[in-house]
Amino acid sequence: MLSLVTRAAGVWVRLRRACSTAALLCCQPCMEKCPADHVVFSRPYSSQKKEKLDMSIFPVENIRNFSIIAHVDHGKSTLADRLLEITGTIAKTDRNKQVLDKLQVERERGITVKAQTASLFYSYEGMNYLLNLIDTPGHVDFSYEVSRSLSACQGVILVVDANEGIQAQTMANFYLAFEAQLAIIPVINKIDLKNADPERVEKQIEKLFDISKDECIRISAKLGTNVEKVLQEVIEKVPPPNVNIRDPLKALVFDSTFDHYRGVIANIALFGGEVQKGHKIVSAHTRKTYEVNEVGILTPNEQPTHKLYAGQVGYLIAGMKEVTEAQIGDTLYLHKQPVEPLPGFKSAKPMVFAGMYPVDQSEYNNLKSAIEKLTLNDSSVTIHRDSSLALGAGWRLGFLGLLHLEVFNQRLEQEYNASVILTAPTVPYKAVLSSAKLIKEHGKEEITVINPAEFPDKSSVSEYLEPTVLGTIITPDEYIGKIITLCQTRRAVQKDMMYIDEHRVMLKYIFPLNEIVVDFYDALKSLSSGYASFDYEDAGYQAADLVKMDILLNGNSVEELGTVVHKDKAYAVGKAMCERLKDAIPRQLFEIAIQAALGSKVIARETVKAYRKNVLAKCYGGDITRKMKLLKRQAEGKKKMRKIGNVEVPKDAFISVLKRQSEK
Ligand SMILES: Nc1nc2c(ncn2[C@@H]2O[C@H](COP(=O)(O)OP(=O)(O)OP(=O)(O)O)[C@@H](O)[C@H]2O)c(=O)[nH]1
Repeated sequence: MLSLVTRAAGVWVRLRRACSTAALLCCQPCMEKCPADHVVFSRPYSSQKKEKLDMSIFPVENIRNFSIIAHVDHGKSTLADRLLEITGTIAKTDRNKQVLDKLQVERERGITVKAQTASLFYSYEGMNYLLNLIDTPGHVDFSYEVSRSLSACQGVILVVDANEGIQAQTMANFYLAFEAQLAIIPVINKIDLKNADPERVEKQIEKLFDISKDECIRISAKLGTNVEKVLQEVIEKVPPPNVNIRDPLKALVFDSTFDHYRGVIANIALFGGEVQKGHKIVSAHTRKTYEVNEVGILTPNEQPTHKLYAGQVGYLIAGMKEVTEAQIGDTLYLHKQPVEPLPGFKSAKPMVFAGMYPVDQSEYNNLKSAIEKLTLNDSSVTIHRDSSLALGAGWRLGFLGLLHLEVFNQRLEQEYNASVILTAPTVPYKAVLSSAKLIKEHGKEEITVINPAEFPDKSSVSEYLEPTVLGTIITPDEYIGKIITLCQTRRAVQKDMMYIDEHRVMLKYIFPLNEIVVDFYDALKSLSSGYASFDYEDAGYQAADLVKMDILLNGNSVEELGTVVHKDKAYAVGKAMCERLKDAIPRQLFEIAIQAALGSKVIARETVKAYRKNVLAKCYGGDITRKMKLLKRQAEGKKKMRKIGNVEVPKDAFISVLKRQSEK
């Protein structure tokens, strides 16, 4: 007899069934031994929620680890939902639910910022397969998540929108997968759209990726059309992981999260051996030993299992209480069975730095712990301790882009209830020092400056250098003229231009990083009615004429807004910032002068006029409740203000001023 998992009265249960009738569904190694008591399934195995799952029924040959990669909004998360439904991992309920987008920020913004893992069970041609799916973000700011996820995979589903065709991040993601030598399954999504043109997209795929159009699968993730074919291609094309269960345990920590009650939950991919509750494991990074409390798979919620075996992907909880104990990229092995650690990951290269300070210094320790926990979940953020006269003790954090910074800030607020002051984002400039005194102080001639407050004066510098990127833009050809003009205003130098089909063009430019970091993408989208896409990669440093600009309120410098700019842009940026600030600062009892200055030279000025009357005086007639209400509202408003000299500035004014500074 074989036990078979099936559905009865809305719940999944195990049934007993004669071997002969179920043999086709049995996993291969069981076949010889039947009619022994082996589990087979044609239905969701993961639904045995009450019991720990036995993962030994999935030999390495029946495991496929793959990821879905695509340009933003091309339908990764929707396809992931359909795959979860087809395999019975989740119920077929609400379409467009985006099950793997778990974070509040992801649901609010409709974007994926965190890679997520889900184990799917699928029977195909009489064999039971374990398919580990890793959903990844599409936006360039989160590409570090993509490259990390790929290290646990042997193949990818490359999704391209049938209407939009290949976009800048499709290119970037394709090359990540290609360089990692992964199997690539090209999928053309959204064929249900009226304007879908799958033939055109197939031609693009042939031209740019050298993949035959016969290999492309046309699907509608929304309607579920052809999605099952994608799963079958995963089984056919993606090789099983090249690992051996008889080797000693070798587990790569490829992601980790912090749970307030259970401590660190490490996502692991097993490159050898097996692991179970009670095992003593060692972290190759810290050399600390832990006892494993729980192992399991993600379906996509945690589902405990008896063991995890080589080739499988899952989670492990082992009493790691400190966030610093679970380094992403670490290798875990069994006590007394040391192994050569896996290569781990290249550390992320931050593109944008910003200061982060508690609104109230008494909140310093709480904020510190919140930042540490969040960086465990997002290891691409770098942290340096920092302090300033005006803002007190804080940190200087490095991010992969401005969206990354905003999302991090939003997650701090939403997940940790933390309120912070953020300073102007800056890119990592370099200065070649000429002053012997400064060279001695720093111990080197060339220094990297990530804080405008520490930008060395021209008199002690022989040359400033700014970071550059190689940007790729893909656009319908009718927008080329406007885009070239935009790139020129951003001091960009054209490197290449080619047609990827009859109407679409790919442009390549070298940009100074600070010209694109804040709002280039928004500007590009708006002038191309949303049709152009953009991606970039690091392209080293170039010499630049840089100056430090201060923003003053009634003569007092606003530390949050101090920034380094190219000399030719100083006037325009200063003027725009003053104008924005004028809109963002409410009138007060006195006049406020807003100035942009280079050293002692003021280059732009705006004025916020004083109130003409006391507002409270308007509450005439002695209506005390109205008066109290107004006072209360004012007091609440003040909590969200920062005082610079005697001027009160709403906290959220800063980010909006910075974000839109160069739109003008
Ligand atoms: N018409 C149609 N719309 C689709 C299809 N697949 C996805 N969409 C829609 O396209 C939008 C983006 O889909 P997502 O699945 O969030 O895209 P994504 O690639 O995961 O986006 P990011 O997570 O932000 O990178 C959503 O509004 C989906 O409903 C499809 O097959 N047909």
